[in-house]
Amino acid sequence: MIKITELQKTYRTEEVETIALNKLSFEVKEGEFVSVMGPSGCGKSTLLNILGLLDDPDGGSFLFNGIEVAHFNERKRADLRKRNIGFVFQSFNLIDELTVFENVELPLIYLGVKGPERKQRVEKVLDKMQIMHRRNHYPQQLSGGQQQRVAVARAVVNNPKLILADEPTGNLDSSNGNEVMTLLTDLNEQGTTIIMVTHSEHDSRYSHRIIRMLDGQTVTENILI
Ligand SMILES: Nc1ncnc2c1ncn2[C@@H]1O[C@H](COP(=O)(O)OP(=O)(O)OP(=O)(O)O)[C@@H](O)[C@H]1O
Repeated sequence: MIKITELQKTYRTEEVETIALNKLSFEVKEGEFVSVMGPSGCGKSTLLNILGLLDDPDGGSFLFNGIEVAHFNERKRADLRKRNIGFVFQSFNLIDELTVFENVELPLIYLGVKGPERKQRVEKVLDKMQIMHRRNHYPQQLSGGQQQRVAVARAVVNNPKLILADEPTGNLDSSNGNEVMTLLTDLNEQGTTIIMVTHSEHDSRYSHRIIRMLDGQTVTENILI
């Protein structure tokens, strides 16, 4: 599903040049659940932004389902992104002014799905995430665990092939964290490919494989199953 080869990304400011990704190469097959780990500053967020088509690399190749997307323009990237990729962030990133229902509905509005079908799909996913009883609440009225369940609902409502998760349990206690990890595991078992950046060895054990990064490169790949 994903094949990156010698991916390069350098940030330049007036005084300094930081090589965030240094000829990074790896492959993720459809249906895998992969953790990406490494010390602060090793390039994990940069990598996730590129994999999520939110940013483009300076060099190298990025094949998404066999298509070279490294130099897609913003319009093509956005189109591919909204059809194929769901994001889950450490800080949930829900919109405070929208209800639970409206937050989850948003990706479907961007996709041009009509009202009645949107309602059906949002209700189905809220039900699955066991958050239906909070559909008219606003994010601030929910616990952290509930907010992350809404964020996972929003990430999966368009049936993405790939979920990118950036420290999804970083702001949760262990019980809510485990619940979110179980949700991700269920989604993976139903066929969704997951790439998760995490600092937690515990969370990484839910995945099949760990890609360890250092200074913008892969250092090791551990198979867990
Ligand atoms: N917009 C930017 N401008 C300049 N340098 C940047 C920018 N974004 C990231 N960097 C630098 O690139 C390197 C990689 O950063 P990145 O955020 O990808 O690391 P990370 O592994 O996600 O770190 P953390 O675990 O702390 O979130 C770091 O040295 C960082 O300071």
